[in-house]
Amino acid sequence: MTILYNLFFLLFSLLVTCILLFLLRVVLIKTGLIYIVKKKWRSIEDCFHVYQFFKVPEFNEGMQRNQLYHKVLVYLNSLTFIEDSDFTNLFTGKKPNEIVLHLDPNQIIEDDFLGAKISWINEDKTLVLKIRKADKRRVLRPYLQHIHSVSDEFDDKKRGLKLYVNVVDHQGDRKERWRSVPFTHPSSFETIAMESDLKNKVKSDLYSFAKAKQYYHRLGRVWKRSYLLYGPSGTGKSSFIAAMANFLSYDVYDLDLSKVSDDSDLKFLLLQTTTKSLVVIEDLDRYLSEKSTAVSLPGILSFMDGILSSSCGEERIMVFTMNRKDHVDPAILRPGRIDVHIHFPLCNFTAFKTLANSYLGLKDHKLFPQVEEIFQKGASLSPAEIGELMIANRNSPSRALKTVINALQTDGDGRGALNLGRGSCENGSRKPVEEIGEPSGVFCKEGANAVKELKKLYGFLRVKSCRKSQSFDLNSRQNEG
Ligand SMILES: Nc1ncnc2c1ncn2[C@@H]1O[C@H](COP(=O)(O)OP(=O)(O)OP(=O)(O)O)[C@@H](O)[C@H]1O
Ligand SMILES: [Mg+2]
Repeated sequence: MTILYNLFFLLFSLLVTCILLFLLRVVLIKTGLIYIVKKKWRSIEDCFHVYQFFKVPEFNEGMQRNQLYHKVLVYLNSLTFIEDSDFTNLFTGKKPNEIVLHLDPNQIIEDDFLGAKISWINEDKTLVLKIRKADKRRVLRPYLQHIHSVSDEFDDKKRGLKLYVNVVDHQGDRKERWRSVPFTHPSSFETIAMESDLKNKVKSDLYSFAKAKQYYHRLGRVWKRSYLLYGPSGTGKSSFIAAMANFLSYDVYDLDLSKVSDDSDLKFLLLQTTTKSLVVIEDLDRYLSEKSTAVSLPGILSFMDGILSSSCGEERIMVFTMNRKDHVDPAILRPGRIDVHIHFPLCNFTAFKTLANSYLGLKDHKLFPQVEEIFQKGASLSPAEIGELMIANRNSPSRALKTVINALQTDGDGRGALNLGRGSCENGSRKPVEEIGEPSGVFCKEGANAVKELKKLYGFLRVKSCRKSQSFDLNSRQNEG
């Protein structure tokens, strides 16, 4: 009997203890006393550990600014732990609704890295790193590397992206061949009408490239990746490049081959590009089709290989655009020179609905079935053309749709069948040619005279190419065909 009684008493006291502990935890969390307890616990723990201190002064002996101090400060201010310190200063950032937290003097920030508890004390113009001696050998160097990469990433985002364009080398001294302006193109993957699975594949391809430094070095390959965006004019290639740059927070080097004097000049231009950048050559097919060019094909091939040295090919994405790739030397298109081919087709009904939603705010409309039927019959226009019509009639969505329908019926007749890459190919077979990672073997050939004379529509359907800053006649495309 007594055993039962003792057992019962033991269970009861266990239950009461659990309830008391639970209540104590609730009170500590609700009142914030938990932080004081944790602090006290840490100070008791500290008594059982030997610590090492590393000072990061703001200025060195020569009173020059210590870059590491700035990086550590950027890193600490990016930590969520900063909100846990007793005193933190709040400032408005560059953007109106941005609030930036700055550490108060003599405040301590706790951090942990690779399981080690690390703290920083913000003394007057010096940041003091406090780390357990037992953790130092394992943690210190990777921790400082981590601070470097986080603060560099933070600085890049803050500095804003740059667009570099190459200028003609008048003096022949090869100095300063790139001029830069802030890159503010608003395009994002969300604003591009493209099949979402293709868009997601590209985004994950870009994301995994940006994190793949060790992988490329293990393979002994230059850490670069190249994309070919090809398709008719006005299908979003340049906008997509802007979306890639914004997605990766990479600068853009827009390389105009017509301003390059020769092969070595081209190499020199590549040498002057920086890491984390997109090096873009638009309308490469057009340049290659010219009879005499200042840059030779081997010059372009070695540029594409980025083999000059890993220092100038590293962490760069090369993007080439073409309207057509069937006339281009296959050596240009082989994997390693062009790793990913992305086809930009003329509009189909899905892309049309995306544009109708973006430009007119229409998710559905009674005229949609008529539009879908016209697309199914093979008519099509480029997203630029449809976008222009929608913008011009954005105050009346119905009028905009009627204008698009009229344009599809008069201009788009049959062009959908010419939809390069995705549609009928030479042998007429409908072979989807969407590649990402694998260059396509089959290419569609534009049918002769399949596009009606568009003179009567010329004044109506002008498509401005953002690169050539001039509108170009849709007719000219037929001659190219
Ligand atoms: N797929 C698309 N989704 C959204 N907008 C598009 C798309 N394609 C084109 N546009 C719009 O059409 C205009 C021209 O697009 P862009 O300059 O990207 O075409 P492009 O393919 O580069 O043309 P080109 O081959 O003549 O240089 C841009 O304002 C862009 O917003
Ligand atoms: Mg373009």
